[in-house]
Amino acid sequence: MSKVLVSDPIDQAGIDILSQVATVDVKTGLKPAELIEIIGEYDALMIRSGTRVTQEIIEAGTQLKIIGRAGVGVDNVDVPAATRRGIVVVNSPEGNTIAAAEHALAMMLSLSRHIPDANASVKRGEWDRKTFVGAEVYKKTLGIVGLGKIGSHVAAVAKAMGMKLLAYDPFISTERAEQIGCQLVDLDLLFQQADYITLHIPKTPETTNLINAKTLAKMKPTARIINCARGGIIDESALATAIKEGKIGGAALDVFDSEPLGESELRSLGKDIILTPHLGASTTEAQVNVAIDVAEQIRDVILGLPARSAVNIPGLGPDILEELKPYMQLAETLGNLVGQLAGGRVETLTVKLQGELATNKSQPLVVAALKGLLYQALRERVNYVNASIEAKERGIRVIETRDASARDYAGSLHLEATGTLGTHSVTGALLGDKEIHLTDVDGFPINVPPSKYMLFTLHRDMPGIIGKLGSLLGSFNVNIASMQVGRKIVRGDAVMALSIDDPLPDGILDEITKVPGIRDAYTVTL
Ligand SMILES: NC(=O)C1=CN([C@@H]2O[C@H](COP(=O)(O)OP(=O)(O)OC[C@H]3O[C@@H](n4cnc5c(N)ncnc54)[C@H](O)[C@@H]3O)[C@@H](O)[C@H]2O)C=CC1
Ligand SMILES: O=C(O)CCC(=O)C(=O)O
Repeated sequence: MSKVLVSDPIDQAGIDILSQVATVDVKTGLKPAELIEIIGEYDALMIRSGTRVTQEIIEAGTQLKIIGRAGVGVDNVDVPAATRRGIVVVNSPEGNTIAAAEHALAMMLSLSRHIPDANASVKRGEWDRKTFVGAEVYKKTLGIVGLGKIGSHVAAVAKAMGMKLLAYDPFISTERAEQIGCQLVDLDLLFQQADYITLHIPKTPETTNLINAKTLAKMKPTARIINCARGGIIDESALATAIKEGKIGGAALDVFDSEPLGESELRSLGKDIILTPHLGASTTEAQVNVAIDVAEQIRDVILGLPARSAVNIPGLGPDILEELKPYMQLAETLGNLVGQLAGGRVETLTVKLQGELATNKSQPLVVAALKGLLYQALRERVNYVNASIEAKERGIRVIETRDASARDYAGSLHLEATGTLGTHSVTGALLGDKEIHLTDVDGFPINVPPSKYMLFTLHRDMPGIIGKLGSLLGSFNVNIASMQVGRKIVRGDAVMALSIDDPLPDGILDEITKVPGIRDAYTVTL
C-alpha cells in the first residue's frame, strides 16, 4: 500500500480521502533534518505553508510521486527541483479564495476602527473611547493591486460597502476590470489616490519590495496598507519607518518576509498596525475545501490518474503526454516569447497548428501556448489546468486555426499576439533530435534555437548596421552568443535575433533604437 506523509495540520476530510488508498501518517512540526530522514519511505507528501520543501528534501524523497500543497501559493516548494525529479506538485487554486479575501476585508475594517487595540484595552479593564476614534471606509478609495481571484472578491465586497475602486494589474483587460467595478489605473496614480491599498499579487522578482520607501512616499499620509498576499512584497523596515514618521496612516499584515515573524520593530507600532500569523486561509470552510481538493488529487495520482491542478506537469493521459511533450515545450516557449514581444496587455492570441500538429488531439498545445503567454503575469501559478480560465478572465480572445497542408516542417506552430502595443508573431518547429527552433519572427524567416536571454531588432537591411549594434552591445559589456538576420528582400526590412549571455542592462534598448536604421528592439527572457 502507498504511504502518504501529512506534515502540516490538514482537515480530517482530506485524511479520510487519502486513507481510501494509502497508509496516512500525520507528523506535524518536523524539523528539516527529521523530514529528510523519513521522507524516503513516502509516495506522497501533503503540506500547507508550514513545511518548506527544499531541494534536499525532494532529493531524499526517492519514492515521492506527488507533493500536495493544501492552498494556493507553492512558494514553499522547490517546484523546479520537483519537476526535475518528475514529482507532480499540485495545489488548490480556489479553495481558500473567499477566506483570504474576507481576511483582507476584516483587516481593513479592524485597522480603520482600531478593533484589536480597543478590544485589548477593554479586556485590561479600561473604558477609553477617545483613543480609538476611527475612520469610515464608505466613499473612500480602495486601491487593489492584483485583480485575480482574491482581488476580485475583495472588489465585489468593497463595492457593496460604498467604496470607490481603483485597481492595478497589468495582465487584466480594462473590460474585465470594469465588469468587476474597478477603474484600471497605473500604480503611481493608485498610490497617490488610494485611502486603502490591498495587495493580492504573487511574490515575483517584479513584486518583491514593491512597497518600499520610494513608493510609500507617494501615498497619502492617511493611507492604510493591507497585505494578505505574500511577505517580501513590502519592505518591512521602510514600512515601519513610514508609520513611525506619520508618512502613512497604518498597515495590516498577515504575511511576512520571514515566517514565523521573529524580532521586528513592526510589533511595537501600537494601534496603527495589525499583525496576524498568516491566517488568510484559516477558516473551517477553506481548510475543508483545500484538504479535499488536494487529497483527491493525491489519491488520483496514487491510482495512476492525472491530477487536475498540477502546477508543473500537465494533467493529461500518459500516452498523449508522451507524444506531445516536446511540442508542449515548443508551444510554451513560443507563448512566452510572443507575449514578451507584444508587451503591454495581449487581447488576442491566434494559434495556428500546422502540418502534423493540425489534428484534434493537439488541443493541449493551445493551452501550453497560453501557459507560456501568461507566465510573465502568473509565474509558476499558471498551469495547464488553469491557463484557459486565466486567459478568459483576462479578456484574452483565443483563435485556433489548423493548416495540415503546411509542409515546411513535419509540424510547426505559429502564434500571433495582438495587444495594446501592436501585433507580433513567432513560428517554431522541432528540428533534429526534437530541438526547438524559431523559424519565423514577425514574418521574417530565421532559424535559431531560443536561449534564456534574447534580443530582437526590426531594422533596415543596410551595410554596417550589424557592426554598430555589436559595438554598442560591447560598450555595455553584453556578450553575444549567436546572431542571425532574417529578411525577405535585400535592403528591405529585416529582423535580427541575438542570443546574449546575460540580461540586457537597463536603458540599453533605448540606445539601440537610436542606431540609424533600427526601428524597434525587444529583449526577452525565456
Ligand atoms: N494570506 C493567505 O493565507 C493567503 C495568501 N494567498 C496569496 O494571495 C495572492 C493572490 O492570490 P490569488 O488571487 O488566488 O491569485 P491570482 O493568480 O488569481 O491573482 C493574482 C493577480 O496578480 C496579478 N499580477 C501578477 N503580477 C503582478 C504585478 N507585478 N502587478 C500587479 N498585478 C500582478 C495577476 O495578473 C493576477 O491577476 C497570492 O500571493 C497567494 O499566494 C492566497 C491564499 C491565502
Ligand atoms: O496554508 C495556509 O494557511 C496558507 C495559505 C496560503 O498562503 C496560500 O494558499 O497561498
